[in-house]
Amino acid sequence: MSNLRGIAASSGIAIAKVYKLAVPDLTIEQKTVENPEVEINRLSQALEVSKQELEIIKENAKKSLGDEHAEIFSAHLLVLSDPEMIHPIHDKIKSEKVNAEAALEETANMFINMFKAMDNEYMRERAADIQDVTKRVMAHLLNVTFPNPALIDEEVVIVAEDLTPSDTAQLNKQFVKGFTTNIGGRTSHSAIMARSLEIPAVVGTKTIMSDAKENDLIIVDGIDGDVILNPTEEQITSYKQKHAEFEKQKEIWAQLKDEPTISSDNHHVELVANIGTPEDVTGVVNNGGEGVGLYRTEFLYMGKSKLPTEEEQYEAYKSVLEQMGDKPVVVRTLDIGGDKELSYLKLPEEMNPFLGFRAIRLCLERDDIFRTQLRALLRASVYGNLKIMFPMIATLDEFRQAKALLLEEKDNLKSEGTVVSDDIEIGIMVEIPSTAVIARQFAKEVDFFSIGTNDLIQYTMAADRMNERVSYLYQPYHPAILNLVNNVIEAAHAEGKWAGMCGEMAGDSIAIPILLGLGLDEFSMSATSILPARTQIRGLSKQELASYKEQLLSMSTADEVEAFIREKTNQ
Ligand SMILES: C=C(OP(=O)(O)O)C(=O)O
Ligand SMILES: [Mg+2]
Repeated sequence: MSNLRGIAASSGIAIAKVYKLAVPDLTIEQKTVENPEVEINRLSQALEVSKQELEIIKENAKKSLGDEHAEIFSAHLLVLSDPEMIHPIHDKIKSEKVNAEAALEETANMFINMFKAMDNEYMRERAADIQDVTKRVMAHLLNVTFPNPALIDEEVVIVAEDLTPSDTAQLNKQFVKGFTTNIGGRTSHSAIMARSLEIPAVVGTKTIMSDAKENDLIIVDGIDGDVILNPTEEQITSYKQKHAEFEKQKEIWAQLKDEPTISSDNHHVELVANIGTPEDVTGVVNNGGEGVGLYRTEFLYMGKSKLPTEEEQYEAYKSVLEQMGDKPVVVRTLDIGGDKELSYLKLPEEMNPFLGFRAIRLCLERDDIFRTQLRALLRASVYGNLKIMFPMIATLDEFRQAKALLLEEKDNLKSEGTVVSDDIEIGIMVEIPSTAVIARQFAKEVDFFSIGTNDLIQYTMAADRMNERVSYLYQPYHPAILNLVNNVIEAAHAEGKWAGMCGEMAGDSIAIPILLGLGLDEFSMSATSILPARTQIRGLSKQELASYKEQLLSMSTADEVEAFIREKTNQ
């Protein structure tokens, strides 16, 4: 038995076998062979097994994630059957008398480099497909296990160094009971996805990958951030009990599902949800969300082999808007970069991806990609209560440019005879300190603000949100953060606009009383946090909390703020 502590990233308790998600060592050795036919046979077998795996993965992905996400596997299957790829490998084995591994590696690299160098995006995407598929075939040639999260068909807890958002998107909730990783923080995107899938998760354990062995029994306590390997009988019993209590607590929270979110002194705030896919809307409705405060559209672009078309995007946005009826839906335009990569959009490597070419910066330069998204959004706008929000705005000029493109596309659509709503609010994420500081100037031009504290904290404290070694600096209650947040709320209200928050801080039980007192209008969080938050807010007095405002803003440390709130709210 051993215990590890990490960061509680998604609540709930999972008890199951370990499934390690590690890419094996695929280093090869070139060998001269006597009989090329043997190598050709080995290659054919490796190709065949890979095809069978991919067929199953594709079918599973179709069922759990929809046709769109399964498309990448069709592209991979095509590579495996492509004679233009297979024949040169055979030729190499025969003419150079090398082993199948060496012939595969050389041929694949030749194609990858050739496609990468092409001045055509579609062709560049093929390089990524070949790269992915070659790894699978190589693993079979080398007889090493290649992890297939989409093939899991028994109850497991995934253990990994880290999970990319596209790994997370492949997880089947029916079998994947929880996950735990070495790295990551509460606001890393794998943690955010875990919350929308409602899978218990603990991240940032530092050593779970080396501590856990395949098939070990493991407990993941996503409520308190504990991970127990090979637990004792007593521990299993006590965690089963904790699981049952958590389920009971959820039933109590559920009683407030259709109730409004009002404080004890009758102040109404909006409790809305963060989503990543149209499928997440079910969770929003089941958890009593009053709308969607952040639709992270980048997940539409991930786990695929090419950019989503205008039509695909239109269908996704329309589906979310229709499902939410007249409730507000804030859609954020593409925020790619940082820890969210697109394999098919080859961008140069950067020293500091979180400070680099991402989100609105990329969209303003690649306005072809941006305009496609804007058109899809505008066309979908007639199906509900759409609000559009731009991410990572650092200057007013960026906002003006983005808005101008939106209005231009609106005019284009109208002149083509397409009906577009005239009531779309246009707002921005406030996640860069420069914008929070001059929120007053922004408030004159935007319709609303949504404070993205996940990034705002990392940029204000200069502490990478993904790096557990500096996670002690990730301090939502730091007075510097509270002053910035207050500045944004006051600026919005001075111009008669509304201010929301869609960073994880909005669902935090210490932050909620502070934000209520500062006058935040809208709180957007993981769907599973909505009912606990509503329960909490109904027991708080807005007026009382507002009276602490000056005192809180002039405190010196996050600890001081936390202790004060704990005392005032009995936490
Ligand atoms: C909500 C935010 O955006 P993301 O987590 O997607 O960067 C944020 O930065 O707070
Ligand atoms: Mg952000």
